Amino acid sequence: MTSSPVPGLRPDAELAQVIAHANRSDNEKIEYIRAKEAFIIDMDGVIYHGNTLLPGVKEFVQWMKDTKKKFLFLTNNSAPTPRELQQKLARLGIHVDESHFYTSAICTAKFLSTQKPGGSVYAIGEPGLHYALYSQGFDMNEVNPDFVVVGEGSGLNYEKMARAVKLISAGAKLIGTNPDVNAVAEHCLVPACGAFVSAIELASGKKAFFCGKPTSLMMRYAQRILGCSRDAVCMVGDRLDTDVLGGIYAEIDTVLVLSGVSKREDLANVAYAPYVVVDGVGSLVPPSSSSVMQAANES
Ligand SMILES: O=C(O)[C@H](O)[C@H](O)COP(=O)(O)O
Ligand SMILES: [Mg+2]
Repeated sequence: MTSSPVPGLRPDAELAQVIAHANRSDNEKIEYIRAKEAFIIDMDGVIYHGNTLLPGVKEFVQWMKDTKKKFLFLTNNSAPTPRELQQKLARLGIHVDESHFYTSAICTAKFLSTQKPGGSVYAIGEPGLHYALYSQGFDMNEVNPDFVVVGEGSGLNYEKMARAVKLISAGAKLIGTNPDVNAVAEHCLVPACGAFVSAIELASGKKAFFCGKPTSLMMRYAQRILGCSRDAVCMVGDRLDTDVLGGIYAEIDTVLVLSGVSKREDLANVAYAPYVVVDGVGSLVPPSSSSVMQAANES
């Protein structure tokens, strides 16, 4: 076996494989991704925009089912429960089991249960966040909680923010479910969790800990659910700063789809790159697959 003289660096044989992996053509890279055993798939901007299903999604999900891929929809949106996401997809014509959904709220609740099992929280967010926290054994507490947890939603107001700052000054830890500062809704940007947390950080003088993508925490939880090695998994997402970065931190191959937030020109503004860039998830379905043939016949 060839070995590197420097501990921790790749031996020559492995380095050669890495170079070959990086130097494939785009078509070869897509083929390589198609052969993965499991897919972690972001939702907003990949599967839908608001209540509109994106092109190619039906075929992609059908192909994953037909080829027995493992898959997990992974969203930084902490507002819905897995069941609500399952019902939303069903209304859009995609039928998958509730166990295929994972949110930043669940990731946050799981992380907090490792920090302070049975603790209490002051939570600012939507039902999906409260549901996840209750499910992990946390109580709601507006007086002396262990954590102030901020998630997605339109409920943040001056009163809640002032309470959060007061509780943090008294010792509660500030937790954000996800760092996205904005999201696309109805064709324009709207503020999201990262922006709300920023305001509380400024007012309290304390830095938050974020749980959702791009943390390797969320990627590792997802990988564990899928039960695959990192080489067998890929991350498909529409944001460089959460989905692609999350995959890179977790050493998982990434696919950037251009159907959401990040655009091809944004690639020039970051010091990392996805493994491959495609227009949408439909590009990951082999043209000869039966789901594509069926869609063509139906149109
Ligand atoms: O609204 C937000 O917080 C997020 O930007 C959005 O919901 C993220 O969703 P994802 O793309 O992770 O499904
Ligand atoms: Mg997205």
